[in-house]
Amino acid sequence: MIKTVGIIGAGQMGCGIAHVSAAAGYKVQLYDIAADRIEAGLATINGNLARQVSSGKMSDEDRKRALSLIKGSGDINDLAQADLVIEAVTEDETVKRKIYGQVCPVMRPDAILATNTSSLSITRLASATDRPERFMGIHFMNPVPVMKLVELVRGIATEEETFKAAKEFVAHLDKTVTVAEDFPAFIVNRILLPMINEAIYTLYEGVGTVDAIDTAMKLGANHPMGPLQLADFIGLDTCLSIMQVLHDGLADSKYRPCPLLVKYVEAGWLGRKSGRGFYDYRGEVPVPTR
Ligand SMILES: CC(=O)CC(=O)SCCNC(=O)CCNC(=O)[C@H](O)C(C)(C)COP(=O)(O)OP(=O)(O)OC[C@H]1O[C@@H](n2cnc3c(N)ncnc32)[C@H](O)[C@@H]1OP(=O)(O)O
Ligand SMILES: NC(=O)C1=CN([C@@H]2O[C@H](COP(=O)(O)OP(=O)(O)OC[C@H]3O[C@@H](n4cnc5c(N)ncnc54)[C@H](OP(=O)(O)O)[C@@H]3O)[C@@H](O)[C@H]2O)C=CC1
Repeated sequence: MIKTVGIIGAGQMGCGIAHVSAAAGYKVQLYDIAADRIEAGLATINGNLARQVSSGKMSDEDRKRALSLIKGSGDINDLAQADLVIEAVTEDETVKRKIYGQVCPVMRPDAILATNTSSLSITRLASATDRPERFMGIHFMNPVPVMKLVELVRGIATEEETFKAAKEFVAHLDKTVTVAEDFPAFIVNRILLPMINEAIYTLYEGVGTVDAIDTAMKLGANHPMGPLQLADFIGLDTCLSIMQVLHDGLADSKYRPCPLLVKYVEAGWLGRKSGRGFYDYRGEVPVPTR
């Protein structure tokens, strides 16, 4: 039975997962290598919980209780108590494999290790752990407190008991599960990211400006965010990594990452999280960069 959830990576997804887990009553141990990340993450979680209080979705008492259940830590040994550890670090296989090498010796042998990866092979990531039977993908959507879906992905060795425990955990968070097979980028990103990449090609080829493309998809297809706004929201580094995984994994030129996306990432323009992407967020309102 899962009581304590360990989370690795206090970025946008790690904090979102910490938020919903604590709100559902789980004890949460939030680990990141950077102490300032943890501090900033806890402040973000508090802000998002407060939003839920002001919109009447949560009482202030529940906000305080949820916050008190989250402990931030820069010491990986603090994950020893966790029944389930969810890794939500950068979408980079080398970084994730390194983390598994560090966390597995710390974790209880019976504990489950899950990854929030957007695209990487669960089977291949499992091979970098000491517990492929108790390893799987639990893929949350951004922003975690709002999005109802969680994709569950088994690796070749994932045991049924692991899958069941993950399914129960997600149900307890009041989210809906879809099951995806272990193919590059699973279901949501297999469909969503080529659309975003195509929007970037549309910009690259001069078919429309950032504003024209986003307005077209918001008003013409009823998307809540335009594709370029969404790319900035996800993070352009993450978008590029997903396209590379699709391109390498499916060996089809239709998944070729747009050179403009590559250029933005090379410039360190990663979207909202770095202050600039297809929009510049450093002023009062976002301004298109093209
Ligand atoms: C890359 C991957 O691996 C997979 C992915 O996640 S792909 C990305 C999937 N996500 C999407 O496609 C998101 C698309 N965008 C949307 O659905 C909407 O724009 C949105 C829900 C983010 C915001 O909706 P909106 O109507 O424009 O804004 P707003 O009215 O301010 O917010 C709606 C609610 O979301 C909350 N919210 C908005 N942004 C938030 C954030 N970043 N974190 C937490 N909560 C947030 C607001 O507090 C509000 O909650 P209440 O109803 O409790 O007040
Ligand atoms: N963004 C999205 O919309 C979604 C992303 N995901 C997936 O979730 C994961 C995280 O993405 P996201 O939260 O957006 O990324 P962020 O860049 O916001 O956060 C990643 C976090 O991981 C930290 N980190 C990096 N290396 C280590 C390490 N060795 N040990 C501990 N922490 C580390 C980073 O710290 P630092 O910045 O200091 O390097 C950062 O705090 C990725 O796998 C991504 O594909 C899944 C669904 C949606």
